[in-house]
Amino acid sequence: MALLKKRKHERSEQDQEYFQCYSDVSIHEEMIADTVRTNGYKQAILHNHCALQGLTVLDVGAGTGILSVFCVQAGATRVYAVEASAVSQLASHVVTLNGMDNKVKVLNSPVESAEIPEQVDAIVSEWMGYALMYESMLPSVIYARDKWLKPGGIILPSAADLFIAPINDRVVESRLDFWNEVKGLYGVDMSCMRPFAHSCIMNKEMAVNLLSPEDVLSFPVRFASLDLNVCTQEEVRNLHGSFQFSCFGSSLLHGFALWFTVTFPGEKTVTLSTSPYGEETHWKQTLLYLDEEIQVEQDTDITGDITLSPSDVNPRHLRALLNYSIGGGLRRTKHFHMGT
Ligand SMILES: C[S@@+](CC[C@H](N)C(=O)[O-])C[C@H]1O[C@@H](n2cnc3c(N)ncnc32)[C@H](O)[C@@H]1O
Repeated sequence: MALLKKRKHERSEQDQEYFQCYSDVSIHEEMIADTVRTNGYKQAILHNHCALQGLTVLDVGAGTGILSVFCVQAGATRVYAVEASAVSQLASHVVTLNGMDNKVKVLNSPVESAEIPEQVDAIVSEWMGYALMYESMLPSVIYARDKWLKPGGIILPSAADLFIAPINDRVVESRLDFWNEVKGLYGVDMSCMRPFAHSCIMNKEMAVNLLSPEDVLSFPVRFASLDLNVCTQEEVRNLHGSFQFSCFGSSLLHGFALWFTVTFPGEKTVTLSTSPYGEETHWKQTLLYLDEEIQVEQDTDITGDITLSPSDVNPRHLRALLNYSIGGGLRRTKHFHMGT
């Protein structure tokens, strides 16, 4: 019982810390300035305006209220904009400024305890974190869907897919090579720093960085898919999938990249992609580095599997378990974390 109480207390402190982050302008600035993200939602909501015409909508985690405003512009008659952090006050101002006070009701509350006056026809939410699952907001959307969405209602987005690919990270390579170049700059040999730099950069922390298509060493593999109409809390707590790659050519393999897409239903399907082949987003790509660089050649086979799950210490943080084998060699395992 005491342990349960301690866990609950820790959880509420972690939630407070999480919502505190969203009470600052920086994170909202980054999201609204991400035109791929914001236009993706705008297109999905407005281009399929017939779908939301005359409907009631619940915006889970409304932030500054921009998605709620899009929904009204698309013809929704009533939007409940639920936001747990203090930024909900600003959402109210945005709603007033856009003359939508009679249509949007902002509720400052976690969606889990929000008193919404009616069941809704549609849910919209931007819940995705790095590697899709960091921040662990999806369970709140599932909770809201199961409690407040009418049977057969619309959920935006309605699907999410996770991808993995082997990579050569040229930024890492040049950071490592730098230590060989110091002698040319100052006449001091500092090449012994390379293994140290290697262990600092390629550690167990998942990195978030931008890749370009040339960094990707084979066709990517989709290793997990979520149907947001029906997925369960349990399913999203443990996303698992296997992969098999055949390398394009000779290169140094530094590790693997993860990225995701989300898809919106409608007459015109809209997909918001965080792939290195697409336009840059604030999610960039999530990188899992191996302990050592490995030379691969054309058609080198890489097989393995990956599991993403919330951290035991703080469920808002993320863990990844990677098993892999290169060129039919020994199967290796590496644990990664983002946060604790
Ligand atoms: C990724 S931001 C999206 C904000 C806004 N919808 C937008 O698109 O700009 C997620 C927002 O959801 C809020 N949030 C997360 N979990 C929530 C919950 N359980 N109940 C209410 N708000 C939540 C956060 O405070 C944050 O403002």
